[in-house]
Amino acid sequence: MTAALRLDRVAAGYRGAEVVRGVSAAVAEGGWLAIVGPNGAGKSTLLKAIAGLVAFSGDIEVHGRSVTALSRRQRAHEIGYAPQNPLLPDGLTVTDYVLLGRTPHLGALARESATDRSIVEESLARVDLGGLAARRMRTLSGGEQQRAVLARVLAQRTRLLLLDEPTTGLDIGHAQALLELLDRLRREDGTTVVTTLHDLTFAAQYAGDLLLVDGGEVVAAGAPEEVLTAERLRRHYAADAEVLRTADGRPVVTPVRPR
Ligand SMILES: Nc1ncnc2c1ncn2[C@@H]1O[C@H](COP(=O)(O)OP(=O)(O)OP(=O)(O)O)[C@@H](O)[C@H]1O
Repeated sequence: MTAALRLDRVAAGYRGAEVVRGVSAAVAEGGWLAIVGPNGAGKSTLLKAIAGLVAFSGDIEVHGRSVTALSRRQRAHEIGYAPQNPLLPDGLTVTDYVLLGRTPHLGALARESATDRSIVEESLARVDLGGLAARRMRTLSGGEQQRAVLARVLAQRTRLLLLDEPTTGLDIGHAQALLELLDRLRREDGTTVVTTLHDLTFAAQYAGDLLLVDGGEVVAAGAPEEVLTAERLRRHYAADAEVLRTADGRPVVTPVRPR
């Protein structure tokens, strides 16, 4: 089967400074890869390279096609990307903001159809924001904005989602609801999910595979229970933590105060 996403020796960076190098990975259609690692490891840069926002060398293939061969519009049909700190244009209502996700689907006259509007409504309902549709984006709380950003990406209706820290600023219930929603899209529609996630317990509960990045390089990859060890958390995060297990064997990472 063709992988939904394949990275082959990818290097990327900014103005000559390479911050990610030698990254190879593959995600099957309907899979979930969580890119984890300490601050500054290069996780966001890697997502931006896949999304076409940062120059890279090596190969990145989405559904069997090299991303460099895709036009902007084709890329927007294939890849939905939600940045960690999105720009929120002044004065835009939540509905108008989420409608931006439909832009790649609009015709030459760029007027949205009833279908576009109903997709936007459905996307807002999915992230529990139906009641705030008419509010201005800037007046939303941080967590509400985060959910609106996800609604915009959902409205784009792509088979591959790249989400940079999608649970930042969300309370535990909304974070769980969002991850459950992504998991449902994955299982029911075969959507492929790639997220960066700082919460390693959430990462371990939802992702099929983890890619642990440190200093711009992959230092471990595989099933969460293989990747997450107390030793690695110490080495790569300088963290004192224990890796416990839920009843079904999934890792739970809990910090413990150094004695
Ligand atoms: N626009 C930029 N120009 C120059 N350097 C950058 C730029 N963006 C990021 N960097 C640098 O690249 C490195 C990797 O940053 P990146 O944002 O990819 O890390 P990250 O793993 O996502 O970190 P975090 O967990 O803190 O979000 C860091 O050293 C950062 O300072």
